Amino acid sequence: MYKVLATDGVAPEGLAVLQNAPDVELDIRPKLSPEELLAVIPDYDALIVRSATKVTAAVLERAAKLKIIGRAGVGVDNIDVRAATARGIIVANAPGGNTIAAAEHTMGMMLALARNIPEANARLKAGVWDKKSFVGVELRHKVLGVIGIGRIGSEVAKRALAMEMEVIAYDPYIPAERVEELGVRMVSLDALLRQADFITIHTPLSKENYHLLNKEAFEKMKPGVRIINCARGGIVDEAALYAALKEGKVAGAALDVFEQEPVTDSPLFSLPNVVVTPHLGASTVEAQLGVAKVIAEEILVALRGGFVRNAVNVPFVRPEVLAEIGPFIGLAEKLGRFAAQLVSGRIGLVEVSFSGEIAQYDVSLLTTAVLKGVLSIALQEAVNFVNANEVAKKRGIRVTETRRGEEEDYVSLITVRVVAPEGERTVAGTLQRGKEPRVVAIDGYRVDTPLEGHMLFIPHMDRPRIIGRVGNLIGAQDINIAAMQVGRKVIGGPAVMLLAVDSPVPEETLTEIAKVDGIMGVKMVSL
Ligand SMILES: NC(=O)c1ccc[n+]([C@@H]2O[C@H](COP(=O)([O-])OP(=O)(O)OC[C@H]3O[C@@H](n4cnc5c(N)ncnc54)[C@H](O)[C@@H]3O)[C@@H](O)[C@H]2O)c1
Ligand SMILES: O=C(O)CC[C@@H](O)C(=O)O
Repeated sequence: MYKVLATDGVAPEGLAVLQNAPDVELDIRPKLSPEELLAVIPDYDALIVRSATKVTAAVLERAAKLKIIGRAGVGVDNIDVRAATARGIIVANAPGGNTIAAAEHTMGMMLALARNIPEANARLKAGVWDKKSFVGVELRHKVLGVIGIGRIGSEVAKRALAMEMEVIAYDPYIPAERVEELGVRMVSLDALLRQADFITIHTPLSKENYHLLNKEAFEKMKPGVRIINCARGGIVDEAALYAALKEGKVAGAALDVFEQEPVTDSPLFSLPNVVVTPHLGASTVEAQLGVAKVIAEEILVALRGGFVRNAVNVPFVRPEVLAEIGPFIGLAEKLGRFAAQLVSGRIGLVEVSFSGEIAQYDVSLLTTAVLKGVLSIALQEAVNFVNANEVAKKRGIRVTETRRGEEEDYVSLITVRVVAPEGERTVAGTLQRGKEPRVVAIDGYRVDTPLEGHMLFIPHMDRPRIIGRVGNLIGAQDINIAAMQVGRKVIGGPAVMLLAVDSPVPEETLTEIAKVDGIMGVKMVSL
C-alpha cells in the first residue's frame, strides 16, 4: 500500500483518483508545520504540495520512502529539486492547470491599478464619496511589456490585445515567430523597459532573473510606468520598487507575489498606489481542481513505476517527440528487464540500438527506460527515470546508444545487448500494431512472443526429444504452457526455445530442465 500525503490545501475533490486507488492510502493534512512535516515524512511514498510547504534538503534526508513530490501548480521553487534528484525522487508539477487563472488575475491587477479600484473601494466603504482622487488611465493604446512570454505571458498578451493594447515582449528562450503569430512584437529587455507603459512579469524565478527589475532597470523605464508581478517574488527588487514609487518614476505597482512569503508587513503596503494580493494567482476553483487532478494522476503513474510526463527533473522531451516515442517506453523498459534476466552476474555494458522510424527521434528517454528495466532486476532501491542513469554510472555500467535509419523487417526496432562476465545476450523487440510489445529476436534467432508474464528461455541443440521432455517436466508441476517459440539458424545446430507459462516454474524444475541432454541452460524471466 502506497502512502500519499497532501498538504497546503490541495483541492481534495481533485484527488479522487488517489482516493479511489486500491493500492493508495491518502492523508490530507492542509496545515502542517515544518516540524510536523519532518516528523511524518519518513512514512510517505508521495507528497503533494502547493507553494507554502518548503520541501528542503533536511526534509528529503528523512524521506526514506519518498518516490515523488507533486507540486499542484507550476513553480517548484519551494522544493529543493537538486536534493530530490540526488535521491532519485521525482519532482513533478502541473503546468497549464492554472495558466488561465494566473492570466486573468494579472488582467484584474492591471485594471485595478489603472483605475485605482482597491483604494476607491476602501474609501467609499469608509464613508467617503471621493471621485477626484481616483482618475485613472485607460489600457487602450498603451504599450504592455511582457517579460517571459510562455504559457501565462501568452494568455495575458492575448487578453491585452483584445483590449487594444500594443503588446511587446522580451523572452530570450522563445522563437520570435511563435510570439509574433499572436500579434506581439519581440524586443530586447532594454527596449521593453524604455517603451512600456505597463510591465508585467511571467518568468520563473532563477539566478539569472533575481532582481531583474532593480534600480538600474527602473531608471530606464518611462516615467509613469506601472508594474505588475504575478509570477514570483524576488524578480522585482522590492526596495528599488519602493524608491521608484516614492519618487514618482513608477506610477503604481500590483503585486501578487513577494520575496518573503507569507508577508503581512512591508513598506510597499503603506503606498496608496500599490495593489497587493496574497499569492492568489492560481486561486480559482477551476485551477485548483485542475492542478490537483493532474498531480494525482501523475502520482499514481509514478508509484506504479510509469513515466511521469511533467517531471521537472527528468530530461525534457518535446511534446511532439514524446508523442512519437511515448508508445515505445514500455517496450524499452520490458526489453531491459527481459535481457537482464537472460544473463547471470553483474552487467557491465548495456548497448541499445534503434532502427527504422524510431531512429529519427531523440531516443535518450528510451535508453533510460531500457536502463531502468535492466537495473530493476538486481536492485532493491527504487530506480526511475530520474536516477537510472546516475545509478548505472555509480555501478560502473557503461551505456551506449546508437541509431540507424535502415531497418528491413520492422517499422521500428529496439535492440538491447547486455554483457556480464558470464556471458551476453542480445534481444530485439518491436511494437505490434503500434502498441503491443513483442520480443522478435534473441541472439539473432527469430522468435515472436508478447513481452508479458512469465517465460522460460532455453538455449538448446536442435534435435528430437528435447521439447517434449521440457513440456513433461513443466506439466508435472501442473503449470500450463501458454505459448512456445523455437528459433534456429541451421537444422541440427544451436537453437533457442521461448515458452510462455501461466505461473513461475520452481527452481527445482529449472534444475531438472537444465540437466536434459542437449539443453545448454535455462532462465526464468518475469516481466
Ligand atoms: N501567482 C500565481 O499564483 C502563479 C500561478 C501560476 C504560475 N505562476 C508563476 O508564473 C510564472 C510563469 O509561469 P508559466 O506557466 O507561464 O511558465 P512558462 O514556463 O510557460 O513560461 C515562462 C517563460 O519565461 C521565460 N523566461 C525564463 N527566464 C527568462 C528571463 N530571464 N527573461 C525573460 N523570459 C524568461 C521562458 O522562456 C518561458 O517562456 C512562473 O514563475 C510561475 O511559477 C504564478
Ligand atoms: O498554489 C498556489 O496557490 C500558487 C501556485 C503558483 O504560484 C504556481 O507557481 O503554480
